[in-house]
Amino acid sequence: MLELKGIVKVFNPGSINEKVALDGVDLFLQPGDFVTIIGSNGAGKSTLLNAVAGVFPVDKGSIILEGNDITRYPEHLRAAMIGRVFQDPLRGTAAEMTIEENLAIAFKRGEKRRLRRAITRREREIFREKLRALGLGLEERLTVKVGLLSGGQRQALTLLMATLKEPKLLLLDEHTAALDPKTARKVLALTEEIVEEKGLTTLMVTHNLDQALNVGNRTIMMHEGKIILDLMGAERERTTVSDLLQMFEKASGQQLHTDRLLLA
Ligand SMILES: Nc1ncnc2c1ncn2[C@@H]1O[C@H](COP(=O)(O)OP(=O)(O)OP(=O)(O)O)[C@@H](O)[C@H]1O
Repeated sequence: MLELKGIVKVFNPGSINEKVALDGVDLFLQPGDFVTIIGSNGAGKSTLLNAVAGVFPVDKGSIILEGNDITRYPEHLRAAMIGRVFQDPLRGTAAEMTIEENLAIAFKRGEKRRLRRAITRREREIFREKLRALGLGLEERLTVKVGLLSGGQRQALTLLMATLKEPKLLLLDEHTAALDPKTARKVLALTEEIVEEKGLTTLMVTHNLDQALNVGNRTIMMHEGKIILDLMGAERERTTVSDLLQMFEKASGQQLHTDRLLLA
């Protein structure tokens, strides 16, 4: 489904700031895999998602999505296939536009650019139905500017926009980390529902170790640009948070250290 082969990304090569952010990453995802990614600060987690999304070209290796080699595809072409939600709720939506205008943009993702046309009644019905499923009452507020929504509402909307056109792959970069705990739980539950309903193949970066083990079906751990652990199946099921910390220490020779590590 997604195959990463020998991915290398070096920032500022040849300078004193040279940083090998991805150091030969191999990863093979089955269709419908929901993989959580954990690791220390600077391990390369966001860089991995950026490399897949095409934010920058990689220095070595290849990225294959559903049999297509997308290694050299520019970001906008990959955006037609890949949905993404960032940590910052302000990033995925346009504040000055209304809820329905934002959804209309997501709805046309991947289509050839054409003049902006009015939203049809049928589209409005679809938007209402999708918003209703979020359970936040947004279906009654289609013409409200997104800038007026709370962070959680905005993040739920971003999630909906990222999955509206059923992407081949969904990338979640700590997308609940900036929300209060209750809202974060709600957005995570929505994520699990949407991913399950559409059977989306998903990569989710988290600093919450409990989430890392209990959300999705597979956990990978990164350290210094490499994948150092890959847990799934029965082995993952019997792994506890404290086992995970020990596994990290054993595989990396260091303690797991992040500025926002959450054990539960
Ligand atoms: N655009 C960039 N230019 C230069 N260096 C970068 C760039 N992006 C990331 N890096 C560096 O690459 C390394 C990996 O960064 P990355 O953001 O992928 O880590 P991370 O695992 O997501 O960390 P965190 O948990 O702190 O968010 C870090 O040392 C970072 O400073």
